[in-house]
Amino acid sequence: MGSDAYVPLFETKRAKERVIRRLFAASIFVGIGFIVVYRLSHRPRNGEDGRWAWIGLLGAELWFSLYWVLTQALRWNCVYRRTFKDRLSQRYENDLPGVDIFVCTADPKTEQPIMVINTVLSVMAYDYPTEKLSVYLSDDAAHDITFYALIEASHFAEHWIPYCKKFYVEPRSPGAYFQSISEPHEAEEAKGFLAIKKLYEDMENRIITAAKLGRIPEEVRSKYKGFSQWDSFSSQRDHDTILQILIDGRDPKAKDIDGCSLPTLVHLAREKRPQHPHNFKAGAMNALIRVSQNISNGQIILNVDCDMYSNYSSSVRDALCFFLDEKKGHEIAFVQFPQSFGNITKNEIYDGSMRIGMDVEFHGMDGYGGPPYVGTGCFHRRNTLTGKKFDNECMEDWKREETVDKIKALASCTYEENTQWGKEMGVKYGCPVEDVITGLSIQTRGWKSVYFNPERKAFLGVATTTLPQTLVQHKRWSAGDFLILLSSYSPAWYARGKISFGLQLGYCCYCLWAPNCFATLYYTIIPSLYLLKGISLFPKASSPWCMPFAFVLSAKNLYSLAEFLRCGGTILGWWNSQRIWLYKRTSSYLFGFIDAVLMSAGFSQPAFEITAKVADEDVIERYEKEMMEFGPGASSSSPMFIILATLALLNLFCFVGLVAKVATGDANIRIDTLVLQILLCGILVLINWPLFQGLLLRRDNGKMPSSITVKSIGLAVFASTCFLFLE
Ligand SMILES: O=c1ccn([C@@H]2O[C@H](COP(=O)(O)OP(=O)(O)O[C@H]3O[C@H](CO)[C@@H](O)[C@H](O)[C@H]3O)[C@@H](O)[C@H]2O)c(=O)[nH]1
Ligand SMILES: [Mn+2]
Repeated sequence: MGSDAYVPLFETKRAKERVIRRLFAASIFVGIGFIVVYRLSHRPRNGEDGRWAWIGLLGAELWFSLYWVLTQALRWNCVYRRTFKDRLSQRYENDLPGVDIFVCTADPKTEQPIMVINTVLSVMAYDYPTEKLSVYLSDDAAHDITFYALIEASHFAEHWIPYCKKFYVEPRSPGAYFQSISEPHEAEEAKGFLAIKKLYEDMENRIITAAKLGRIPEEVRSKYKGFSQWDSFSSQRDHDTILQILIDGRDPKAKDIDGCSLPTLVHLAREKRPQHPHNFKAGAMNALIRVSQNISNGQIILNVDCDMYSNYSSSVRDALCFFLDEKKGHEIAFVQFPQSFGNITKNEIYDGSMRIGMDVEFHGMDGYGGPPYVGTGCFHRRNTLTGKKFDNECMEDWKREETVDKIKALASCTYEENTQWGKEMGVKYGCPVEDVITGLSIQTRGWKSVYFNPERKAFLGVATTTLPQTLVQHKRWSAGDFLILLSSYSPAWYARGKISFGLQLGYCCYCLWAPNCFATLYYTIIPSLYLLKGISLFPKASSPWCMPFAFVLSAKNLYSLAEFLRCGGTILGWWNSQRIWLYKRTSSYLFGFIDAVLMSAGFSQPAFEITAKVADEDVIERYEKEMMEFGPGASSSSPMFIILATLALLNLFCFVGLVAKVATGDANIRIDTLVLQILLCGILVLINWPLFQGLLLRRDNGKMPSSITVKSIGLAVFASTCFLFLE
């Protein structure tokens, strides 16, 4: 170095095909304009058939157009990032900042301890100076089985970390590593491999056995005094703070088998009492922020869900390239990596990879000031997360005067009373997507964020493997995002002038997921019902007004298909994603909308239904065969199923009814006026094929529960006959 020429630690590139994309968008925009003109100018007159249906369609189309404009903001200005880790090492290897890693878990039944410690081990083994690395596991279930698993992990780490460093292991989650690799050929390496694999499998057996039996081996219990913290434990919702430093990185005795120091490892279960709201993951994060501040006080905080292991050992260094860049680093508050998943099948029937969001839309937001914070795979500056202003913050030294007992008080349920925690400090409370609202509020304070989406996935999580799980997860997300729009942090109002206009639009796109349900429901019900009556709501095939409809429909879908393929998807995967898109909009978003309205009016409290990460063997088998799983889910998913099934059947009845009428030569039916409506109804029937299978044809455990089949058939028959005979 020495010269004052600035050599950046990262580089930002704009998307190449921006011009084509924008021209194309402009052409769709014109098409949409024609559709609206048609709707306005061809309105049925008072008293004519279908007048109200027509006006409703105009409303739905205006909504879709508005929403489409918002989605353009997510594509208008995509940027891509690249880091230079070698420069980072050259300049900063000796003064790299401390990094604290938070792993959250909340229920050993849905989040198995063996999965949790695999995540923990993967981040303990980062290629980073161990004395600067600290890993914290927060257990909101306060279950001793998770504590036990972590003890096991702390011993296994003594072998695992040196092994990883010696053989440049990737990924460093032992479970994923052993699954991905067969025995090495070279003799010495093979010996090491077999030995470490045996160690892992023995540990895995002990943990799984203990979890099955529901108790910890007595000799372990007596060996570790940490278990005595459970003496006063009465339930998951009623217990003292449990805090244990399992590995103290500064302890000269804490060494791995090669004599190198180990990263600090801490177990925390914050205090919980029935009369105190615990604020779910946000509450856990805030307790972790305070506790870690008094133990390791890393300047950088990485937070991962317990199912999201590190898939690349140099990600910390990637993230630091952004924070430590001499010119632009000081304005960056957090670096978000994509949420990627290890269990995606080829044609992803639940759109589990969220491809378009991760490979397109977040790049679009990055171009306007940065992606949202999505709760996992995100590196934060500690001081922005705690709400302090960057300028007047002076980092305290790593002092550890506090005793463990004093630190425990920081995780008590009364600590936050009359403080700004959950409001202006830390992760925000009262929103089911605590992450998004927290990230947004950081951005409104003038900070930027960065989206880094490298070729090799930095983190791999577990995607949902059943339809009910998927729908419930999207209900939480859509409710949370809509709640943000209604909240005092609304990207539409509050954020004006504080973040860029493009970013405002981008956030609105997600915040309006929930209200999207109405236009979609309308479009999937009304035209089909009118089809049954032979009343046309679209231009007839020979009319020039048919053109804009045909153009917008085909151009938009072809574009989305091309986008999907470009992001690595398959054609069938795209088709599946369209189905999930429809299902989310007609069920999750509707209930999400209701939830959000109730929450914002104060009638209900935000909740966090944890997504299951384990499934029965037969469920997994069907998942791998890409058969849709309707099977018994959470009770909250059954009203959603009724809606989906009723809608599908309704469309089927309308389609069949029309065919019957045409076959019997009904004079009221004029096919040429109904072409677009038939097409719409036909596509709805086609896309629902897996649902019909689940309702009527399948016999396995994953089929639609019969009670739902009966109810939805009843409802669909009722709705279509009422419509036919009442009006
Ligand atoms: O009371 C709770 C509830 C959940 N969690 C943890 O939060 C994480 C995410 O929960 P999960 O059930 O997997 O929800 P997802 O829908 O998969 O989570 C996504 O959406 C959440 C916001 O809705 C974000 O917090 C997550 O980071 C993001 O991955 C998991 O590690 C849980 O252990 C807690 O620590 N305490
Ligand atoms: Mn999850």
